[in-house]
Amino acid sequence: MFFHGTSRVNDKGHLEIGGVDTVDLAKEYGTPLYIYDVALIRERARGFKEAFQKHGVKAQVAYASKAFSSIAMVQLAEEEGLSLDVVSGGELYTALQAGFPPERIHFHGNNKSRDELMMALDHGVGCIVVDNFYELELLEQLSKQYGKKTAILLRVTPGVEAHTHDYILTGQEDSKFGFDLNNGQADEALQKALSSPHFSVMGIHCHIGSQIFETTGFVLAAQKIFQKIGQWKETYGFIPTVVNLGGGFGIRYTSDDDPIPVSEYVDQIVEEVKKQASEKNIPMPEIWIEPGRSLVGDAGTTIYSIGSRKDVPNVRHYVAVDGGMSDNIRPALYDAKYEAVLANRVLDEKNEIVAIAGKCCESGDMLIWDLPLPKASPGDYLAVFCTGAYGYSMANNYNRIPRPAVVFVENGEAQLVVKRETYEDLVRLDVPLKTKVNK
Ligand SMILES: Cc1ncc(COP(=O)(O)O)c(C=O)c1O
Ligand SMILES: N[C@@H](CCCC[NH3+])C(=O)O
Repeated sequence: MFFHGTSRVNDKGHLEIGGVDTVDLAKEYGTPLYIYDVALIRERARGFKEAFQKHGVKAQVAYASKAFSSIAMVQLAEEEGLSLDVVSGGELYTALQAGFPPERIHFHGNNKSRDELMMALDHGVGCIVVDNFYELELLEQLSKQYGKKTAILLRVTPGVEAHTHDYILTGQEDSKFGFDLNNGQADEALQKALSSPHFSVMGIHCHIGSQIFETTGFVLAAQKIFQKIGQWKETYGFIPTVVNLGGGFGIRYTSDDDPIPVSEYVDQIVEEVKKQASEKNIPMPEIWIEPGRSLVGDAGTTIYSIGSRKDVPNVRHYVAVDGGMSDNIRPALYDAKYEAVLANRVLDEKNEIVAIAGKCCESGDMLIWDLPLPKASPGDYLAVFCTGAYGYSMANNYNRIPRPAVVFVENGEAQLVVKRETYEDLVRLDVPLKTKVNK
């Protein structure tokens, strides 16, 4: 077992995060409850920024808000001087509501709607990462209509395969994202964008996957992109001011994961970009990255209440909690692995191996298959670690289970940053049958 950030065991044997007893939090705010270690998020953000500062290069670290978007989270990213990656009108709206400076927002997405693009233009979003020909045309029309010269990056698919789960690979050729770098699509897109008076092409973007533990993929992607940039300089006189290498930096979910320090990714990326820029004889571009998971993943812990139990003799002990795939779909979707402890009895002897089941009506609704735990019973709390990324943001109302609350903790203080959904919230958008109204 390992603890992240400020997590520790207090003298009651309870899990404490940010100087706050998680059992007290569970009692006050109910369960399931997401708790974020704010100091750890700050540390991660500073780690990325300092890694670039050390090299004295121009860089932007954009928080990929898809990992966890809420007003408070976006404000925290702002406080830490991060830029922001949004992929939908909803994420953009959240950022704007949080007062995030629009010029530091980058707008992504493989199927942005006309309305979403107009929203971005209305609010003066810093740059739009154009993903496909449809968008290129639509955005050109809109920019013309607005009388604007829109700053764009072109998202390319460099054909680099990162070592990760199949479903979260996005940099390979057979991908729904981006212009293919190798089959002429990226060349055509760049040529079109450069020939339009309504675009200012800042540079190129790629994202090769997620939960990546090696630097090789990033280096390779940079090499492939610069190979093209070399050609584009000759053909179109194009010199990018920005090269964005995306996110995807891996984190430690369980003791089996062994992530490399963030500075190693950054060192390799910076060195390769410097080398490539000098070889191609172009000025050093700004390097942008957009980490999500590695900023917030291990800062999040979910607390559940233990409920029912079912023993299948000689097979398995199922222990159920009051959440599941409705608040963490990653085990069901990616076979993702997590570790957990009893928050109220962290140091008790772990005398059985149990399977942690969720409460959804779905056999695949399992959070952990083989967790060593003290014999747990109702009244105990389970703390599942590393749920900060793609937990709340992928939460859903399957079985009409309300989404949990989210609490930030720091320096002994807790702040509720997302309220728990209520049953009223669940039916708020429902419209009764006409025949039942006013009866
Ligand atoms: C374009 C883009 N940028 C950034 C990210 C963030 O990835 P991660 O959370 O793995 O850092 C993603 C998600 O994989 C993405 O698709
Ligand atoms: N949602 C995924 C990662 C996809 C990232 C978005 N491109 C996860 O939970 O790991």
